[in-house]
Amino acid sequence: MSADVAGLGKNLSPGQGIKVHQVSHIYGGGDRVVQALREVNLDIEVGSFVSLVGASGCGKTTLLDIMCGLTEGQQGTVTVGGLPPRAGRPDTARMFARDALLPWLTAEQNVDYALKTRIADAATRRRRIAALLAAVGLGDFAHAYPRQLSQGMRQRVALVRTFSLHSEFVFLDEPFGALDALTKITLQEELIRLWSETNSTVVLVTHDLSEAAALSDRVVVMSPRPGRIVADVKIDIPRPRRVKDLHSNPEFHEIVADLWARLE
Ligand SMILES: Nc1ncnc2c1ncn2[C@@H]1O[C@H](COP(=O)(O)OP(=O)(O)OP(=O)(O)O)[C@@H](O)[C@H]1O
Repeated sequence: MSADVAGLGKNLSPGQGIKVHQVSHIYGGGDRVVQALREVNLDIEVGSFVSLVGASGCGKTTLLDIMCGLTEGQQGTVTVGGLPPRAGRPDTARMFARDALLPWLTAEQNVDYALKTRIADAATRRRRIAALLAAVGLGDFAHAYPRQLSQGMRQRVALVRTFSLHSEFVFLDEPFGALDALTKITLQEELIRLWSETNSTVVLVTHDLSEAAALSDRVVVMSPRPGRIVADVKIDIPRPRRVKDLHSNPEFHEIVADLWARLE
């Protein structure tokens, strides 16, 4: 781990993470009003990994977008690292459901495209990108274009792009939705490793309760729209966790069953 990553988040106290207070959000106007969120309160500690789960359309993405400044909540207050959210803040990074790689750039160039907004020195960027691509098994594919990569490989590049920024706060929206089960588990393990090596605070939106339980310190369960928080479940499985092993762990299955029951 490089020295700049080791220091990440160290200037923030645990309580200076993400604070969401009484946030409500309505889309549209007139007779086409959709209340997406109602009086949501959430407190996320620095360095923790928290997942948001809930039925389709319950407002997970809306809440994530409000936390990272892409959508402005209409009521309530949000602070991230003690400051109001703003899109493009250098201490936050957002990864979307689809990998959204630029097809005319190679894997390395796709990562660099984001990283050069934060680091001017090309040699430093090249070193960081090469190390991260190698760490996720893409060392030989740095010069490949997205069309030459599988879906799982493209998602890996997108993960590298997100974590290469060394942002203190990382927001992930269904990053592994479209992957087969085995690739998904491999990428989940890579995500845990990137998170633990960067000391970042991660908020993950997912439909997959097993994924939420395997990766998170806490799983926040939302009600159907208008989204409210109906449960906040601490996942006490010790770390380091191996996602593959968890699938044969009865305690893990109990946690997932409990999450299902809360969702219903
Ligand atoms: N830009 C928008 N304009 C109008 N309505 C919207 C907009 N974005 C989201 N909505 C509505 O707000 C509600 C919450 O949407 P959101 O995408 O936050 O839910 P979600 O839980 O992330 O859904 P999914 O799990 O299906 O991705 C939905 O009913 C959706 O139709």
